[in-house]
Amino acid sequence: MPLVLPLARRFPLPVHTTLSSLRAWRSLAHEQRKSVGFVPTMGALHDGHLSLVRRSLQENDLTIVSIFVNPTQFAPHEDLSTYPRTLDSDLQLLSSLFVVPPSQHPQPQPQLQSQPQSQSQPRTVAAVFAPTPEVMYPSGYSSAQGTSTSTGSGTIVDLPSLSQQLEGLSRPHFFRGVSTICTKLFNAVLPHRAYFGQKDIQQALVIRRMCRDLLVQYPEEREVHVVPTARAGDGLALSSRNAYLTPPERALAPHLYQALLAVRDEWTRNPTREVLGVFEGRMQDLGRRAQEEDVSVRLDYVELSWGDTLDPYEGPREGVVPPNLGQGGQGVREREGEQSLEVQGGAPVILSAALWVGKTRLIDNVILGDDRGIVY
Ligand SMILES: Nc1ncnc2c1ncn2[C@@H]1O[C@H](COP(=O)(O)OP(=O)(O)OP(=O)(O)O)[C@@H](O)[C@H]1O
Ligand SMILES: CC(C)(CO)[C@@H](O)C(=O)[O-]
Ligand code: BAL
Repeated sequence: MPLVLPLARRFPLPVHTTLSSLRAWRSLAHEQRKSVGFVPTMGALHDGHLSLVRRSLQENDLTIVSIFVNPTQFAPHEDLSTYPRTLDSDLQLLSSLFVVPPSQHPQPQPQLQSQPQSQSQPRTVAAVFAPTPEVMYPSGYSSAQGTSTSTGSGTIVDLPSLSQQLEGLSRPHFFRGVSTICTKLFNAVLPHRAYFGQKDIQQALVIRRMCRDLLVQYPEEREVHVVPTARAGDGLALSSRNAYLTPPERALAPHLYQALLAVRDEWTRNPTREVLGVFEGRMQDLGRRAQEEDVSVRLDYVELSWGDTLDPYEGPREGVVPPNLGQGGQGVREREGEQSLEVQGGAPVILSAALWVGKTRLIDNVILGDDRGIVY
């Protein structure tokens, strides 16, 4: 556990709003051979974001957080205009975060050394990047929301693989917007490491794949880290959009995670698609509870997917033991001299779901089997 201290910053948190000022900061970090960790966000920060920031503070000399509500990932019927924008309190939260790093941590590149004297000193966020849409989209953009200029349609990044399943089916525009903005943010920040949350697991996997496919160096695919989902005491995954929930909706919202856990439990006995029946049963119970409370709930999707391709899990792959048997070393098949994820029982399986509670769309997931190939 990182040590979090109630300290005061010696200097105000620098907020870069232009590319030139960000790049000057980045050049200095480069000259000083500091490792740079990056946490991209859309603001309205909560403890889930802060868990990503803490992880970056532990692992990097310098941590930079971006706050940008990216228009190209919103569909016309979605909440771009009402998305919570709380820059002042976000900056306050980030300013008050201090973490004492472990004395040893892995460096992304051999030539990057932490300053020995800074290793035991508390680290705090080094900078925030809070650009305008004009900075991020110099040629304008064309999105599901419309175009930003009369001619506007800047370059987009699109990954058909991994983007079309699950969230991509419900939000067809979404991953194009996310992979485009993350490419731009990575090009601007040039981070050694980037941190994403497991709550948005597909997003993190899309970004990893993008870094691989586009030969991105900052960060390399293996330096795109996934941090476990931070939850409220009752299990609800923290999310900026939880602020939209009314009290009776908020009271019902944890049922999503409880249903996922019930399936995960069943999976240890029966690793087949039949476990989805457990989820359906839980949703029927929730439907009855919601009716009593006069709350509308609607399941958008629930799916079991292979952790590498995100294709639906229909059953074990040819020649590979079922994923859950890879846990605890049971049923492990090894090829000679090789100990890959695959021989530990195949890629993990992800159980994910999206549920409408009133006007709020909640997403959540759990990983079935060995999650070490995903959450690291
Ligand atoms: N509960 C959480 N635990 C860990 N990471 C999280 C959590 N919630 C969000 N994140 C991560 O924080 C990063 C920024 O996410 P974002 O700013 O969209 O916040 P959000 O709470 O997911 O918002 P939204 O409600 O719009 O989905 C993403 O990598 C996201 O996965
Ligand atoms: C990664 C991201 C910051 C891109 O806008 C956003 O999708 C988010 O906050 O998860
Ligand atoms: N948390 C991912 C960003 C989005 O849902 O728009």
